[in-house]
Amino acid sequence: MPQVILLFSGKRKSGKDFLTTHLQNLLADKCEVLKISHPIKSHWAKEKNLNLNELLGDSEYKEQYRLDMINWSEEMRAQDYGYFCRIACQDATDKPIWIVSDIRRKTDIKWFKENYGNKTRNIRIMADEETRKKRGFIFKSGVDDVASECDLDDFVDWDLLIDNSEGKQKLEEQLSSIFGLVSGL
Ligand SMILES: Nc1ncnc2c1ncn2[C@@H]1O[C@H](COP(=O)(O)OP(=O)(O)OP(=O)(O)O)[C@@H](O)[C@H]1O
Repeated sequence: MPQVILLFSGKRKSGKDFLTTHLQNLLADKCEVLKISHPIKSHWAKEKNLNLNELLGDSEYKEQYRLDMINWSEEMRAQDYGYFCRIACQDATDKPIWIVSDIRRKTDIKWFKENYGNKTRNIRIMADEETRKKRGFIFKSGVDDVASECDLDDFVDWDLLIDNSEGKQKLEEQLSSIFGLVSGL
């Protein structure tokens, strides 16, 4: 059982993978990184005979399938909002800190809270649009204007807000604010 679960969310190209990878390098064997999108992608790869590693990586390849994966996963979530969260947790190893790097829905946060109580910490990564564009963001209808991208826009119960816009918080500052949430472990 983990002692703390860090739930990271943020819009496309806000820096979720970037920050959680740095965090993982520092926490090393104390942590496990979980991705809710992992079970979605492995199902999709099997079904469509696609390369799972390419889908999991930060490449143009995954962008080609993003819309289809969103639509299919929405259908699954409508039946059972914890479906992908549950599989991601079942596959995770027993480490004191879990990092979930791709929280997208209020129901994702709800599911973790229901199942792990006060172990969860809600972290929002923000970056202004100009920065996100420089880092590869191109607005896509059906992707950026639907619930999987926007559901948490009006969520307010964050334990930590991180500004990952260019020229704002330094990486060390961002990481130490996250460490503040796991201190004592
Ligand atoms: N603070 C930063 N300084 C420099 N480059 C950054 C920073 N944050 C993110 N990047 C770069 O911006 C790009 C997008 O970041 P990243 O892949 O982490 O975003 P993401 O939120 O995981 O996006 P997606 O939702 O599309 O997977 C990457 O190439 C990453 O290396």
